[in-house]
Amino acid sequence: MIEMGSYGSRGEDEGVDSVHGSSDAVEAAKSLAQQTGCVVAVSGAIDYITDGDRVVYVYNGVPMLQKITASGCSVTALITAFVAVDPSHAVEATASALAIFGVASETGMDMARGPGSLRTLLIDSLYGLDEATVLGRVRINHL
Ligand SMILES: Nc1ncnc2c1ncn2[C@@H]1O[C@H](COP(=O)(O)OP(=O)(O)OP(=O)(O)O)[C@@H](O)[C@H]1O
Ligand SMILES: Cc1ncsc1CCO
Repeated sequence: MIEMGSYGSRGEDEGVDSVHGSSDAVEAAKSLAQQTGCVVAVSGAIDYITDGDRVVYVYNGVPMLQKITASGCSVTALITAFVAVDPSHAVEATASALAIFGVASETGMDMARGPGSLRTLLIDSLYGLDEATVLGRVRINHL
């Protein structure tokens, strides 16, 4: 989601998910959040959300999301909608949106045959998601 190409010693234009595990970006994300006053989210196998002080971890999602172009943009739109409901709880809203997008990908993956069908099933899962499924599947921790 955020580009960290100059953060390491390898190539100049590779994103965080191709060069580093997203855990390597936590300190950079905290620093960016402190400097900007923004909530910063780093997406990957584990998503990290920070306001520069607290760090929340979201474990939901499936690796095949990486094969769907614009999955990052899609979850960013969902984050925006969640934050708009209550901007004073932007960390919780961002983590919730990432978790729910991840849950939808997990239930979609149950029937997917590849990235093409997962893309469709992910949208269907988001549309049909119910409270019991969300509460049963959400995996969020915080420090
Ligand atoms: N290995 C993984 N396992 C589980 N979920 C993942 C994995 N990689 C990414 N995700 C999830 O996929 C979604 C998109 O994250 P990703 O890091 O792929 O974004 P992106 O690289 O900005 O995507 P794009 O450029 O295609 O828009 C997030 O919800 C993230 O949690
Ligand atoms: C690569 C790409 N294609 C459509 S939007 C976008 C950027 C992040 O999703």
